[in-house]
Amino acid sequence: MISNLKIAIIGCGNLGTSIASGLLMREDFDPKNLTLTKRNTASLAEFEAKGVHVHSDNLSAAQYADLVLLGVKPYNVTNILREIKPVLDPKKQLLISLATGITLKEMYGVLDAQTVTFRAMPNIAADIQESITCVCHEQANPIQLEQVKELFDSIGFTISIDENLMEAATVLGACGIAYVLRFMRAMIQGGIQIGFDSVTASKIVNQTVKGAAELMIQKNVHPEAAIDKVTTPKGCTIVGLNEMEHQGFSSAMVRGVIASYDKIAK
Ligand SMILES: NC(=O)C1=CN([C@@H]2O[C@H](COP(=O)(O)OP(=O)(O)OC[C@H]3O[C@@H](n4cnc5c(N)ncnc54)[C@H](OP(=O)(O)O)[C@@H]3O)[C@@H](O)[C@H]2O)C=CC1
Ligand SMILES: O=C(O)[C@@H]1CCC=N1
Repeated sequence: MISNLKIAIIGCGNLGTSIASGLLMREDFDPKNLTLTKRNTASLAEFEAKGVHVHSDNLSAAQYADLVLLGVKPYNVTNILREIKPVLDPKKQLLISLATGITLKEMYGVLDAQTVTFRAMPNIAADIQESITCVCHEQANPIQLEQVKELFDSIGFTISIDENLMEAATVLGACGIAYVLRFMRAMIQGGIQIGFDSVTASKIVNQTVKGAAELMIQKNVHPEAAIDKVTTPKGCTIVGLNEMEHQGFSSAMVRGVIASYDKIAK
C-alpha cells in the first residue's frame, strides 16, 4: 500500500508540487511520509505547514524513502543521480524519473545496474488527481510495478508502455494539457467577442470541455460520431467547424504535436 511507503520528490517544482498536492488528497496518506526537496524551499511552505518534510538535503531524502521521484529539469538529472547514488539500495528504493527525454540507458550510465528504475510521465492535473501517467521500466518485478502504478493511480490513471513511446506520451499527455488549455483560452476569447463577460464565458467553456471529455470517457465514442449529433444539416455548428478547418485547425494541432515530438526525440 502506498500509504505505508515513504515518498521523496527531489526537485519539487511545478510538476512535483502537483503530484504532492494530489497525494495529500488521499485520506489514508500521512503527510509525514512525504519529503520534498529543492534548493530554495520558500515556495513549499504550504506543504511544510501540512506536516510534509521540506528541505534541501537530496541525499537524506533519497536515503529514507521507498519511492524516490526525480522532479528536476532533464539537464539536472545526471548530477542528482550522482549525488544520491551512494544511498541507493536496490533492495529498498524504487527510482522514478519524471524528466523529459532522459532514457533509462542514460540513467544507468550513472546508476548501478541493479537499481530498479522507472520513467514516468504525468501531467499537472495530478494536482486534482486527474493526471494520465505513462510509465515504463527495465527490470521491475510485478510487485514493484504495482507499487508504482498505485502511486500514480492515486493522482489519476496509469498506463504501462514501452520506453520507445515515452516521448510520444510526453507530448500527448504532458504537453497535451497545455494544448487543451490554449484551445480553451481561444474559445473563451471567441465567447467574449459574441457577448459574454470573461467569467461567464470561462464557466461555459470549462463545463463544455469537461462534458465533451466525460462523454468520450463514459460512452467510449469516437469524437466524430458525437460531432455528427451536433451538426444540424445547414446549421451553425458545421459552418463554424468548416471555417475552423479552412483556417487549418486540425492541421495546426497535428503539426504542433509533431513539432513538440521533434523537439524531444533525439
Ligand atoms: N511541468 C510539467 O507539466 C511537466 C514536467 N515534466 C518534467 O518534470 C521535470 C520538472 O519539470 P517542472 O516541474 O516543470 O520544472 P521546475 O523547474 O518547476 O522544477 C524543478 C525543480 O527542481 C529544483 N532543483 C533544481 N536543482 C536542484 C537541486 N540540485 N536539488 C534539488 N532541487 C533542485 C528547482 O528548485 P530550486 O531552484 O529551488 O532548487 C525546481 O523547483 C522536468 O524534467 C520536466 O521535463 C514532465 C511532465 C510534465
Ligand atoms: O515543456 C516541457 O519540456 C515539459 C515536458 C512536458 C511538459 N513540460
